[in-house]
Amino acid sequence: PAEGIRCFIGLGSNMGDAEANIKQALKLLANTGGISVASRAPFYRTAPVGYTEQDYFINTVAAIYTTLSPKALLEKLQAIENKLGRVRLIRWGPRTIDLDLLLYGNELIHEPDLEVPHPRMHQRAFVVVPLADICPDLVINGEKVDELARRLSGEQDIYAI
Ligand SMILES: Nc1nc2nc(S)n(CCO)c2c(=O)[nH]1
Repeated sequence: PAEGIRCFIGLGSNMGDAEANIKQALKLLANTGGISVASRAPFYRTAPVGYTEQDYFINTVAAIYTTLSPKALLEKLQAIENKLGRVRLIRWGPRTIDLDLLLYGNELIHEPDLEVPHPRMHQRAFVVVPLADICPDLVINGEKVDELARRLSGEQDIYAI
C-alpha cells in the first residue's frame, strides 16, 4: 500500500514542449525520495487565467503519497521547477513548468510561503477539471469537485488532448 499522506499536485507549462516538460516533471517527482506518484489525470489545453497575455497552457493534476513534511515537499517541487529551467521573468507569466501543491491530506496550512489548500484552486478549471478526473468525490470549498468541474469548464476554455 502507498505510504504517507495523499497529496494533489497541479502541473502546468506554457513554454517549450509543454507536454514533455510535464512528463519530465512527473518522472522527477516519481524518482524523488519520500514521494510516490499514485495517479495522474489526462492532459488539458487551457486558457491562461490571471495574467492572460500569454500562450495557452497544458495542465494536469497528479495524486502522490508522501512521507515528507509540507515544507520539505514544497522544496522538492521547487527543486524540480529549477531543474527544468523555471525562470521567473514575470510573476504569473509564462513558465516551462509550474508545480502547485494543491492539497496535503486534509491539512490546513497558512504560512507566508505556503497556503494549503491552494487558495485559488476552486476558481480554476485547469485545476478542478483534472482533479475531478482522478478524485471526483473530493469536496472543495463545500462543493463536490465534479460539480465544480462542470460549472467551471462552462466558463473557462479547457480542452482534453
Ligand atoms: N490555464 C492556466 N492559467 C494559469 N495562470 C497561471 S498563473 N498558471 C500557473 C499555475 O498557477 C496557470 C496555469 O497553469 N494554467
